[in-house]
Amino acid sequence: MSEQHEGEVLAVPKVRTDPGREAIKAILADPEGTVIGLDFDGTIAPIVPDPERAHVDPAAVAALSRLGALVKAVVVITGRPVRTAVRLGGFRDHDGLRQMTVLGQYGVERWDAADDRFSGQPEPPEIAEVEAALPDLLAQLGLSGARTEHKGRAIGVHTRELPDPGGAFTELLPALSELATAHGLRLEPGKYVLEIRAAGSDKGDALRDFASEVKARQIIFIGDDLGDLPAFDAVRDLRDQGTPGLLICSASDEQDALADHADLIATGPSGVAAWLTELADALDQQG
Ligand SMILES: O=P(O)(O)OC[C@H]1O[C@H](O[C@H]2O[C@H](CO)[C@@H](O)[C@H](O)[C@H]2O)[C@H](O)[C@@H](O)[C@@H]1O
Repeated sequence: MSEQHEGEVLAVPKVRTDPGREAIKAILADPEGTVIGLDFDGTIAPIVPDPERAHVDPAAVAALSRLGALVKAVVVITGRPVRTAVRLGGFRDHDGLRQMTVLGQYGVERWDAADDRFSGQPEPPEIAEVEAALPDLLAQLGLSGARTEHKGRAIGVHTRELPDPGGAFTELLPALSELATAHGLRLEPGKYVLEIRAAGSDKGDALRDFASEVKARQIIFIGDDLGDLPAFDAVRDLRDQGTPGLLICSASDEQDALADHADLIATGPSGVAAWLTELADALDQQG
């Protein structure tokens, strides 16, 4: 971790790379050109056993509500169905989020707060075939207790609530991979979840398209899990093309794949909320 540089405003936690420090300078100089992209679960919403009980850290909502008025755009990019993320996030309830966008199911679904409109794509028939095959497959493996989550274009199989979440995950991985392939679908692994989903978009595609649409001059992306790696790649590509970008990892004991690629490490959703608050404070202070 490098030392603090003179004049560095956002110190907690510290930016540890030169591209990250360049991005911070550009963001502070031109907040109106900055897009803040965020993952949902594990980044602004603490991980909980029941996916339906996830909620956004109130400090993150408060910070994003302030930042919404200061930056070009705030966009949440999630593997969740867009309607679920908007509902669990309570994003309709905050005046400061009136310009927010949520991109669901890795970018194929969209909600814009400005007009409160949802758009998406139909569920492919292969998802129903997988859903029908799952009970027998889980029973054969002695894992009938695994929670399944039907998301429209995807079905998630969760192992977090099983007696041995890691062992169950490892056992399910090849079986679900085979099932996905047999139905022309893809397997998306996450934190104690294996998701069989339709191909079509990843978070990198979603972030690239959104950044281009709103003509972002700087980008921040904050994520915690494997599904966020394509968005990290997108920010690095944009950086190579001259758009400053800041990559933040919401760190946890469960997943460290993003940490090596991040300019800054935050300690889970509470650390992310603290950093967003610090960014809002810094932008407010400079008027
Ligand atoms: O792209 P994300 O917003 O990070 O969504 C990824 C998956 O998040 C959810 O699962 C994760 O969070 C749950 C609630 O905290 C937790 O119980 C589970 O173990 C985690 O994997 C969600 O349920 C999935 O559909 C998302 O794909």
